[in-house]
Order: sequence, then structure tokens, then C-alpha cells
Amino acid sequence: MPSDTPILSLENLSKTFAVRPVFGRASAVNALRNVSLDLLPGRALALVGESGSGKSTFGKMIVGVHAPTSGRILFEGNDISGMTAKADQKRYRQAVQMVFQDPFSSLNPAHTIRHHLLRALALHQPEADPDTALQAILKDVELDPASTPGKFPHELSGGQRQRVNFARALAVKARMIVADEPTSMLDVSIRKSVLGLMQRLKSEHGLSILYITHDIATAEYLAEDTAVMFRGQVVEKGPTSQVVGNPQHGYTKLLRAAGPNPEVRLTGSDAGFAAQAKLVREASTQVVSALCEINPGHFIAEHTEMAHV
Ligand SMILES: Nc1ncnc2c1ncn2[C@@H]1O[C@H](COP(=O)(O)OP(=O)(O)OP(=O)(O)O)[C@@H](O)[C@H]1O
Repeated sequence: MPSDTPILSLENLSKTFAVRPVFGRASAVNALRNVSLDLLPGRALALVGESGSGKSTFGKMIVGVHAPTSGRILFEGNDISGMTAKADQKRYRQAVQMVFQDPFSSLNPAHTIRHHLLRALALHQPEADPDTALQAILKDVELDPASTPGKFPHELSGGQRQRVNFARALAVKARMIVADEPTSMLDVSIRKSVLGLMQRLKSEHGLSILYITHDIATAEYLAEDTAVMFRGQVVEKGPTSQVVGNPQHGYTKLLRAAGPNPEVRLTGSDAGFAAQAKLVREASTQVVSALCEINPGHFIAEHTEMAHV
């Protein structure tokens, strides 16, 4: 497959949730509105946005937890909703693995690391010698191959548990990882090393990574391409060097100025900054009427009303 053919394409993807409270009227939440993005093989695409921007909904649709309300998800050019044969669905589920924010959530506390990984190896690499393969993937994710297999998840640190989750993706021979805030529950001191591991999985194993984060600074470290989301819409996308290095949309500029914790800083005490932030956010909420290419591959949203504050 030529490297400029996307491994994953999202075409005009929208997701509306019906919310039916016990009391009061039913309503609809537009979690995603008309999102189109491409992830190229062996590269990372960072999906950046604050809480509630729709990032996780996006990841969940890719791994089949939610069906799109409209639009298509293409994996290597094939619409995943058309994968009705069990064998195709199995191949897709193997190829696309999810790593969650909470490294505990996908590990069974009653089983050792050896059990978790041997199970994955037996299913997806039946031809390999299990113990040799186990040792190799533990080394690959920088875990001690001698002491780790016999441990239970609670005996590992958060960072080590997250490494086990990446090891599992290697064991099933995943081609693409959807990593939803994979470092945000980890100590600041080890976040960088986990990002470094993801960088290596990409460069040495050719894995494609959809990296979902609220921290725009980390996009620069890992991802060749970045899309910035606000209230379910993409407001800016393109090469990370441009989107993060030279942001053009008001909301991206705001995220950049806010540093790693937009939730805290955007509502900070500086009255001038807060007033400016409010204006930008209001303008960015307007429906995106077009994405304009301002430099090759670098797009910013035009809204039905003024957005570039
Ligand atoms: N199952 C659901 N039912 C109803 N509304 C939902 C559901 N899942 C998400 N939403 C709503 O969709 C919007 C986007 O949520 P989503 O979790 O995708 O955002 P996010 O950017 O990942 O935020 P966070 O980082 O806090 O998870 C939010 O308004 C959320 O309340």
C-alpha cells in the first residue's frame, strides 16, 4: 500500500446522542459534527481538544462502540459498516486496538501479565513459540522480561500497566492504535517515557496511532499531523509543525496559549485573558461552513459567523 493512502479515513462523520433524562424533556447532543480526517500509515494523528469536544466519541466510533449517525469510517478504503462477514470484523478488531486513559481498565486483576499476553499471542501468533514471543514483546515495550510475566496488574506501576496494554497491541499484531489520553492518569515524570514508547512503536513497528489528548504540547512530540476539535467540530487541521507551531484559528491559538491544562487556564484569573477566551469560544461554537486550505495540507474552519478573534 502506498504510504499516502490513509489507513483510516473519516468522511463527514457525525454523531448525535439522544438524551432522555428521568425528569424533563428529551434533547439531542451533537457530539460530532461533520468531521473528515485521514490517518496515514506509520504516522500519528493527534486529536486535540478540551473535555466535551467529542474526542472520545470519535475513538469509540472507530472501535465500534458507537455507530455514526451519518458519515463513513473507512479502514484501508473499506467502509467498516459494510464489514458484515465475521472474518472481516475479526480482522478489523485485531488490526485496530484501543489503549485507554485508565491503564487498569482493560487488565483483569485476577490474571498475571503472562496470562494476558499469552492469550493474545495464542490467538494471533499461534505459529510463534509463546515464551520467546512473550520475552520479545516485553523487551519491546521496555518491561523486564524476567520479573514482569508473573506479576498481577496491581503489582505494576501505572506506567508499567500502560506498557502492558501496548504490549498486548503488539501481541495481536495490531496495525493501528487508538490511544485515548494514554498518559493523563500517569505521573508527570513518566508521561514522556510512555510517549517515547509510542514514538518507537510508530517508527520501529510501523504502527499508525490516533492519539487523543487535551494536551496540545504533547502532539508536537508524537504526531506528524494534528486536528483540533471544539464542540464536536474540527476547527483546524494539518501538519503539526503548522497547526501547533503556527496556529491560525482563534481556538487553537487559545489552546496553545493555555498550555497543557486548558480546563484550568482558560478559566483562569487573568480577566483580560478570560474575556478574550470567552469571545473565541463563542465564535468557535458556530457551525463550520467550510475548511479553508491556507497552506498545503493546513486547513482552518470558517464559521457561519465570525470566528477568528
Ligand atoms: N453516551 C452518551 N450519551 C449522551 N451524550 C454523550 C454520550 N457520550 C458522550 N456524550 C456527550 O457528547 C459530547 C462529547 O463527549 P466526549 O466524551 O466525546 O468528549 P471528550 O472530548 O472525549 O471529553 P472527555 O475528555 O471529558 O471525555 C459531550 O457533550 C458528552 O456529554
